[in-house]
Amino acid sequence: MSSKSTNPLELGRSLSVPNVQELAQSDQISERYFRPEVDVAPVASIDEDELPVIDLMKLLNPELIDKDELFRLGLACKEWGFFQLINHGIPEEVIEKTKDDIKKFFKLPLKEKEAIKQLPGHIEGYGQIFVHSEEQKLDWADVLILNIQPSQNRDMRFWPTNPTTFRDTLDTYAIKIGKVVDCLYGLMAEDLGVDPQDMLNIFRDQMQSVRINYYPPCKQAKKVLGLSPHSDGIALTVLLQANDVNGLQIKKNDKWLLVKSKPNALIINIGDMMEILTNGKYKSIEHRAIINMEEERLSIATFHLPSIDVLLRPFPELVNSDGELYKTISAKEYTREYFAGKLNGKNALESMKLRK
Ligand SMILES: O=C(O)CCC(=O)C(=O)O
Ligand SMILES: [Fe+2]
Repeated sequence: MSSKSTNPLELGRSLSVPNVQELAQSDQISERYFRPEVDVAPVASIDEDELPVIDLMKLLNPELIDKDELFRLGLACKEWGFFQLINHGIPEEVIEKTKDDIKKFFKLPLKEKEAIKQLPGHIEGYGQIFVHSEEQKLDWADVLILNIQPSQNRDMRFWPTNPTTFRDTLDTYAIKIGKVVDCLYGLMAEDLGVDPQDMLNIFRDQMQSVRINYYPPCKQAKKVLGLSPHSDGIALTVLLQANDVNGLQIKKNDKWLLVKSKPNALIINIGDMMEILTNGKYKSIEHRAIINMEEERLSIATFHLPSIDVLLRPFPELVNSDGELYKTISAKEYTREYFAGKLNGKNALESMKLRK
């Protein structure tokens, strides 16, 4: 049985909001979705070869090993906080099946999707999160949030049974993603010069959850946002765009850049907890999702964080004469704070900085 003290998703609350996929059928759009302050047009698209592309095979396969690739991985984590991972070893069938089952779930009639709706006061299930007031601006999206690891945190009431393969598909996908993430931790330790055992200890009882995002098209796409600017409040995220519609933008040098997702690549990003653990060496970057006028967009973000009792403190090798740059906080307290706010850039992380 899930226990309250170990389940990160039980640390959050959110008010319930209308179903956006339904709202998208009508011509009337409520003011609550309009973001007059936001210019959703990206300044530039990031070409595939601009956003760092890291080849996992060149980092793991002894016959292909390329030391420069490790340097590039480190640079991507330090300067971009985002990269695309290719040759990650997850079979194409697994990726395609995952995309397929997600699409099928969101195609179901509302009533069927609502069978796994979030319960009042909970964030696991189908609905939306980070909504704390009736006045707050809303994101143009519906989400499905599920705990994956540790498996005792799984609440099967919220796992779709239609399509019938959904549960197995998600389980297979998430386990494979978890393995890729474990490899990345090892490589990051090597890049950072951190004792690999310390990295392993932090993530030994790693927690994993998913947020599946469904962004309906919107006739006034330029006036709404699919996902408000935020950095991820965990250690590492793996994002898979589930259809061929781009919409992820990342903030670099104060400009919003559109990420063009490579087919079958995984988009990896550093989260707030990794920024804290690396004493600011690796950057958790603000990002957001924009909406398309004609086409829906789907993505699945898989979040990884240490067991919530772990204290987030920089690895000793990364603390220089300036000392630790962030307050020491448990993963549990950080998660609680993150969920207590609305999504607002890097606010949660900023509040952890010892020097501004
Ligand atoms: O849909 C996307 O591209 C972004 C998703 C995301 O940032 C998230 O779920 O945290
Ligand atoms: Fe995110």
